[in-house]
Amino acid sequence: MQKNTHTQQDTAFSALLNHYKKASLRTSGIWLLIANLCFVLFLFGRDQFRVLLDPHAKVTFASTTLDDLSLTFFAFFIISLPALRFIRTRPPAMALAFLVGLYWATVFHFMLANDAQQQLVFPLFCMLIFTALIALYPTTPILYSFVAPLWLSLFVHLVFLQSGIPILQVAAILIATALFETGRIMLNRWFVLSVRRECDNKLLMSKLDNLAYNDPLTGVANRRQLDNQLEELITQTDLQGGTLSLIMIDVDFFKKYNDHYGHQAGDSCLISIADCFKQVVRQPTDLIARYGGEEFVVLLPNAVTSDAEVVASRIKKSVEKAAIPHALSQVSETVTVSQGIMQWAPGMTSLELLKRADSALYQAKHAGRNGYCVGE
Ligand SMILES: Nc1nc2c(ncn2[C@@H]2O[C@H](COP(=O)(O)OP(=O)(O)OP(=O)(O)O)[C@@H](O)[C@H]2O)c(=O)[nH]1
Repeated sequence: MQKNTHTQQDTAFSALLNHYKKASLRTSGIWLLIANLCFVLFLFGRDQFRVLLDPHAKVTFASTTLDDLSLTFFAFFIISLPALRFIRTRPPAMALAFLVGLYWATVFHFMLANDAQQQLVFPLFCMLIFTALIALYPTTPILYSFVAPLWLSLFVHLVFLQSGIPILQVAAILIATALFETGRIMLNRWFVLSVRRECDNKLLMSKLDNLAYNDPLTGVANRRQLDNQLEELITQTDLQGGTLSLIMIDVDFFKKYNDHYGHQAGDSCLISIADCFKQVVRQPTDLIARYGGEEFVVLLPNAVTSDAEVVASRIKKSVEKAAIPHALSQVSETVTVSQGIMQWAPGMTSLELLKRADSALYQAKHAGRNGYCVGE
């Protein structure tokens, strides 16, 4: 039983975690793409910026291949921006992240081949991986799909395509990568923890709700829920028209049952009786509630007296079928119930409705029990 509860909790947690991962991807994914487009714009203006900072700088204009590539990337994203909302699963998001990463890897390749632009590569690399980290840390596979081509392109260039390994640059990249990875682990832990907390809170709230509105013994609604629902239904029926009926049910000779079989057996009997009610009413529109002690109420929205009589006779049959032995009952060898039916009429308060149903129940008791009476 406890294992079952744990599995349910785990399933709820996984579902919530997935929900938040998707939600974060929807918002921060767009932010990341816009950030990337800003970086592309920066690339276009890189030489102009250099002149702004140092008017005497010797400006070497960029290779047209790089600008063409950036323009293509820019155009591709502007055109495909409306299609982004259709990306709902992980594989296409990973493919898109990889594609953008590949673009930057190619940009790095061109920049590293150009002496005047080499110095831009490391700051650009850092800005790219850390903005990606901020946006994608809850979804590690997508984050890695973006970062892997950048990292590989730099690493291959520095380690294999240069005459000697530039130790300082490799060290800087390794430090940036270590910071990136430790930051990712930390942020991801906080994310998972906050989702876990929310899941626990939701569970606690539903448990409290259950305690506040349900009867712990039988699992049916308690008096508080009955009172709330009855008030609500009366207001609704009064405003919109329609019908509402109520059955009040009492177990016959229950004191004798308790005295004979013991209080615990009495509790089990109430549980079985409540199960009988659950089987015969239309749920979830109808409400079964424990009114107090061995008394129950069944609320039947959109039902007139004759409908309630059908339900009452189904209840009688269901309790008979349950065949709970009652040695001291004066009406049967098994446990029986008496029922009072009352249909709501305009102007009638909830208290009045309950009182009239109770009077009908009293009549049913006097008429010999194990039956129902309709109130007036
Ligand atoms: N086991 C158990 N007994 C309960 C519970 N709540 C109320 N009772 C008992 O239900 C009995 C109700 O007895 P009475 O009100 O005299 O009614 P009755 O014996 O059913 O007699 P009639 O209603 O006239 O048929 C009392 O003995 C209560 O102690 C409960 O939660 N568990």
